[in-house]
Amino acid sequence: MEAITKEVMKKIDSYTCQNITKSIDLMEEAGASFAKVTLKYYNPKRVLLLVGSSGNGGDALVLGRYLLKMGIHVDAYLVSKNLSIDCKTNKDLFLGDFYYELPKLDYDLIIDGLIGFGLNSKLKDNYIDVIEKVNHSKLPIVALDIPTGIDATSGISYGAFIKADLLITIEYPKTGLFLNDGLDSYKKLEIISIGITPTNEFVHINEINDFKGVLPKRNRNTNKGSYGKALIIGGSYKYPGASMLAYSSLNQFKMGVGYSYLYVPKEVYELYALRHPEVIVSSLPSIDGHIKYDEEALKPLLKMDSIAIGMGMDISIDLYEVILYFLVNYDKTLVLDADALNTIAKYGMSPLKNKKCKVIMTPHIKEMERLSLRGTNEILNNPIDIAKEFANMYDVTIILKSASSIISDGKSISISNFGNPSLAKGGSGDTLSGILSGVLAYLDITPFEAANLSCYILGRASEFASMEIEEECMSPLDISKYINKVFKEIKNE
Ligand SMILES: NC(=O)C1=CN([C@@H]2O[C@H](COP(=O)(O)OP(=O)(O)OC[C@H]3O[C@@H](n4cnc5c(N)ncnc54)[C@H](OP(=O)(O)O)[C@@H]3O)[C@@H](O)[C@H]2O)[C@@H](O)CC1
Ligand SMILES: [K+]
Repeated sequence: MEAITKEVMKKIDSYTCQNITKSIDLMEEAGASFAKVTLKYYNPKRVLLLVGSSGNGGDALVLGRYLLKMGIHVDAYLVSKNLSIDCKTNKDLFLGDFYYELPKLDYDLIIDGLIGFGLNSKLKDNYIDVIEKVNHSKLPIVALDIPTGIDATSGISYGAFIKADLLITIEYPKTGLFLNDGLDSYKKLEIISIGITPTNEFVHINEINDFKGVLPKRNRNTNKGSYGKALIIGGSYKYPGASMLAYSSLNQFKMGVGYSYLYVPKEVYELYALRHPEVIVSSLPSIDGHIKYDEEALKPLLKMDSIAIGMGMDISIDLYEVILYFLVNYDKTLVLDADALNTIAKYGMSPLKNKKCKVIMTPHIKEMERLSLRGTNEILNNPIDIAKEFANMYDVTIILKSASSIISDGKSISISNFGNPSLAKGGSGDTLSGILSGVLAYLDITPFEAANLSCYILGRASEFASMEIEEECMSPLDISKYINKVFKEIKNE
């Protein structure tokens, strides 16, 4: 599915109004279509419109006019007396009753026409008050274009947001519906077309069908040498995380690779050695339980088909030198995760710009803060542009991890919102790195494709797991047991 940001929506909207159709006519078309879709889902007797002061409020008043024509009782609550011209025109045409205080909620349907893509800051208190009362009423809510309170681009909410049963959005889904609080702001989504000029400035929303057919057939006449060598370098005396890293290595196997390697500092080698006998565990030179840069030890690792580095390693100048060694000498794809990200954020990012290998970076928001030197709020408010700009500047593929992950190689951008809150636990990131390095070693696909596929595998596995295990009780290890179901899904036409 393709989504757009509010900036793109505003651009095509204003182009349409200036060159093709007057805004009042678009509003009429929008209101009529909103009414039609509303009646497809509901058969209301008494409807309350929540009417904002501008475009979204105008849409609600048009919709109300159509419902009145059908003999439905419709009242309008106006949050402001200061209306835009189009909204005022439709107020004058509306024949129902007006309220300037929220009336008693004895209705059977609420229409949210307070604010659409024009939300520009934290909600004013009177809006928050109305939203909370309406959400608590448990009445069905139909939101127009965007649930009020949700930023149409970032999905961030501003103090409160409408939790709609049905959201009817104009022309294209907006990216904010797939990010942050946007994810919890509606249950069902419908799209109406009102003749806004098309665009191709899309953010792709990943879907199951995108991944059909990505797995090659495994011929009978093959051996483990046919399927790639995937390597994880991780661990330190400070964060041994033995089980998690070992499971991550095991996840490489679950992607189909022939060999899974785990290299750890020598002091912690024994912690990992026989946790999973099928993983080849080796030690790297180290100081005080932390990796030590040693070119001779790294050279043999250049033959690996993928390398993921950073999990549980602690920040150090030696780790930085190890990363630089791979950036200059490795010729496949290197995954930088966790302390590899923190280390290059601390010691300098410029080597990323001049490298031999391809790089995938997997920061969560806090790590992104360190990498991009931007504040949490700035990232949350503008995650799509920031991820794309970053990927472009350093010529990397980025997975900006959050409730939904944003993936970009600097040119294309996609959102992966597979998964559920069971993933909001320590170890999910390590699991993703295991999957990523396995996918990269096994399949001949681009880092961007591997990033999208890996987010789908992890997220979807958690969805399958949640059919049998409660989200609260699920661990990353439980989730990885369901990876098999995702592979079955990929293979089923
Ligand atoms: N051609 C078109 O344009 C078409 C547009 N269409 C529809 O119009 C919608 C866009 O309309 P829009 O741009 O007029 O803005 P909209 O979403 O109604 O909100 C602006 C109002 O919200 C208010 N407000 C903002 N932030 C606030 C806050 N924090 N707290 C409180 N208030 C806040 C702000 O008030 P102010 O800040 O000025 O006091 C302003 O009055 C779009 O989503 C679609 O539904 C369709 O009819 C099709 C054609
Ligand atoms: K709305």
